[in-house]
Amino acid sequence: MTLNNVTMRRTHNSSLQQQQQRWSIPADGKHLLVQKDSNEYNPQKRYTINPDDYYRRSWSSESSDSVISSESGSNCYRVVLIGEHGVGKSSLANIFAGVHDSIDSDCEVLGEDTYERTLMVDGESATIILLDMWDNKREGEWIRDHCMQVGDAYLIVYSITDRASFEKASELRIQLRRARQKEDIPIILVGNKSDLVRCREVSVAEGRACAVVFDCKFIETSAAVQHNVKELFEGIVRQVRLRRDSKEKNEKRLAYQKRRESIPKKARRFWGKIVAKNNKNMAFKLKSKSCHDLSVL
Ligand SMILES: Nc1nc2c(ncn2[C@@H]2O[C@H](COP(=O)(O)OP(=O)(O)OP(=O)(O)O)[C@@H](O)[C@H]2O)c(=O)[nH]1
Repeated sequence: MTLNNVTMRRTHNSSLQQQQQRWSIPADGKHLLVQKDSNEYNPQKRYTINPDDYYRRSWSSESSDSVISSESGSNCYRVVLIGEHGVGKSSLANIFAGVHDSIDSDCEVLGEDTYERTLMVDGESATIILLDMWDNKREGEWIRDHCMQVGDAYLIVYSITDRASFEKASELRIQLRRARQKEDIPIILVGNKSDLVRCREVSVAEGRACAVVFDCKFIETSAAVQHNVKELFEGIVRQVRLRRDSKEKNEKRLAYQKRRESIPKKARRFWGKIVAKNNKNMAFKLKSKSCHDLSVL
């Protein structure tokens, strides 16, 4: 995989700043930047980060087709992180943004809410604007309403070590359905903290079943060991494309993915088809299987 320089920009909305002192997306789409140790915006400067420093562990697999690009593609998707307090939303956002403990750069990300990044998925660039501004506190109600309205796609995060957060995720799915009734919005249910095996309170099967019931996709991640985080963000791009773009375009992408698929993955896909053919009573199981596959609807 080739990595170019990543350009990370903070965006700012004056109304949000007034109320919450947090960073957000501007209504006019202009980007403002933050300089380390200054807390001052510098609208002229764009900070460039060497991705080798930040993506070593998670996004630099040789087998991956993801390329971090400094250019903004025309396909821009606003993705919103929602979920209970402490489930790891900001940790996932930080990985996406390339923030790392070993950070050694003149760029600093303040707050925890908006990141923009362009990545290559299935040979095409896509820009994700990631919003991590969900606020579970009572006074954050207006932010929650805002979040429910602005997303092109949603990542509903729970912690696999916290059943209450899993239940909250279901609630959020229902709220989202109410808020955006007529829209077919891509949603991925994300079971984070999968590294904490001994503290698990929610099984993979429960996560999948919930995704099937709520008609969304499902993935387990670990922000701590950076497992499946790249797959998550590539997956949400694919989910948006599957809904927005023509059938022909998506078929081409699927063919591209298949060409690049590893042999074990190809074998699993082939085996899945044989099992499905031989068992007609597997509708639920199959659906539950496909909710794991972020590259199909
Ligand atoms: N072991 C483990 N810890 C994690 C993981 N993700 C996040 N954490 C830890 O969980 C705690 C909460 O993480 P945050 O990213 O702040 O969670 P959040 O959902 O943004 O929380 P709020 O901002 O309060 O809504 C932190 O101590 C993280 O280090 C993970 O995948 N594994």
